[in-house]
Amino acid sequence: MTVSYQEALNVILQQAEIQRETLPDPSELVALEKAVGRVASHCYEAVTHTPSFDCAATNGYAVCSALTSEARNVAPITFFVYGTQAAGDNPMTVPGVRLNGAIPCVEITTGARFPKASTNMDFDACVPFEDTIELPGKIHGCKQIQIRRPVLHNAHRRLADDDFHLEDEVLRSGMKVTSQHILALASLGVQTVAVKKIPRVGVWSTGKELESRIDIEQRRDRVPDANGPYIISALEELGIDAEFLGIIDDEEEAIKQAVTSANRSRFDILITTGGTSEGRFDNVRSAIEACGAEVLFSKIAVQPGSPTLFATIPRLPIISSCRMLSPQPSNGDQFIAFFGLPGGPVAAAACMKFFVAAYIKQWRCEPGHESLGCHLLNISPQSGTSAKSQRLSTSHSRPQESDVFKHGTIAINGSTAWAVPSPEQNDSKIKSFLKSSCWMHLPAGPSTKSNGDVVRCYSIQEGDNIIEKIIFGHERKDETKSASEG
Ligand SMILES: Nc1nc2c(c(=O)[nH]1)N[C@H]1C(S)=C(S)[C@@H](COP(=O)(O)OP(=O)(O)OC[C@H]3O[C@@H](n4cnc5c(N)ncnc54)[C@H](O)[C@@H]3O)O[C@H]1N2
Ligand code: MOO
Repeated sequence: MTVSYQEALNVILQQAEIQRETLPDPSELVALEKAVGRVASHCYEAVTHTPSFDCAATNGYAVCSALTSEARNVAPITFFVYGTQAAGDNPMTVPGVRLNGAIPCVEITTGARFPKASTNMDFDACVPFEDTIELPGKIHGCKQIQIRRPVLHNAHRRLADDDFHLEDEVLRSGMKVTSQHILALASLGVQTVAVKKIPRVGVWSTGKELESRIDIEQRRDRVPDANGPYIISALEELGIDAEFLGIIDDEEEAIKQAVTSANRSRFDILITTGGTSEGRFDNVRSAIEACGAEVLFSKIAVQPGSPTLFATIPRLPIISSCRMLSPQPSNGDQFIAFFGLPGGPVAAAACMKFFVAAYIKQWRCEPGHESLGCHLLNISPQSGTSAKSQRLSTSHSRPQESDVFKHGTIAINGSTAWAVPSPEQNDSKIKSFLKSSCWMHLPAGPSTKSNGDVVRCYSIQEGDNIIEKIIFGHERKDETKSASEG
């Protein structure tokens, strides 16, 4: 049975929630540096004050400020440099004795702890090198400096406990972890962060005509696998480190074995491209049904991508001589989400965007795809228009009962954004797709969207600044190119 785009999307979004809710452990601990871009699963607050000790804020000399109150240009105060206190050193103890009337000070580096004095002198301030004058000659082998202005108490001193305080919020549950959070957490000594689990995704390309990394000139009878690398990289843009599980023949048994093995390896989402339509070797559906899959739909009223299949496959227990005990009992029947995308590369790309990426975003509790409403620039056949533009117009018409995804670009004219479909909308025409920066969604309805109708446009690439990417993505690249060439 054919489902509508909206029905298919509803099923997918609902299953994403069910799958997320039935995970045995929805969060995982990752190394601090790996947490960037992930969603925090817990709140983090400071349990200590920082910094934990006073230290110098500049490179200079640690002095006792009280002894500089009389310093003037005409009456400088002379210090001898007792030693050097570097960042990371334990605080040295300085005898409070004067030498030839000169007062002890300590050379100190930025971030170093202040030295201690054995008498009632207090090294409470730092004078930057620039504010001192080095005198020729040494006293008992020690360098001498002069200070000509009083130094304030705590001058150029970073005080302990002056940054984070107890219970300060550092990261809230549900927030996307940024490099700023990493800086703050690292400054508090945090080494791992609890983040929401991201699905583990496995991808195959199917078809015995396919080969990875072939020399196309040598093997013109083979088809280079374009979908595998595309799906993996599109998932990468979504922040998912997916695994390419290889090319499988169209044989039912081969597909069944691959899916069973991935099931035992704890994947959450499995994706195939190819083998989903009506051909003799389109065996994806029968193979996954042989694995116990429940097919929720296998045909959608969309173009391209109508033979898209979505199923849930019950998880198999892991076979091993050692059993891993789950920390929490699972709260429901666990399943793997299975997407069988069509083989035509542009159809697979559309389905990756509108179905797989939508599933993953829902799984991660993220809002749906960002979009921009643009006026469709549909070239309608008018008397006197060229045969070429009439062909263009025909290629933009679509069956009423299907939602249509077209790729194209956005042109800005004054304050109006126009969605311009690329000329060749064919699931195997990759050159035309290469020049596009967005997908446009034309909902099912009256036969052709008219010139000027508003359609939603979605960046082909995932990531931040989507609207900017839609509008400027390709133009920017071209500008860079011509600038570097010229
Ligand atoms: N009798 C029918 N035939 C077809 C129908 C239909 O409803 N009835 N639907 C058509 C539509 S629409 C589509 S879309 C395609 C999708 O077919 P499959 O998912 O079975 O895909 P394949 O036949 O395996 O491949 C289609 C095409 O794409 C090439 N391909 C496949 N995988 C890759 C890859 N990884 N990299 C590069 N190219 C790939 C493959 O060689 C074929 O040329 O079915 C129509 N037929
Ligand atoms: O639905 Mo097929 O994806 O048009 O080519």
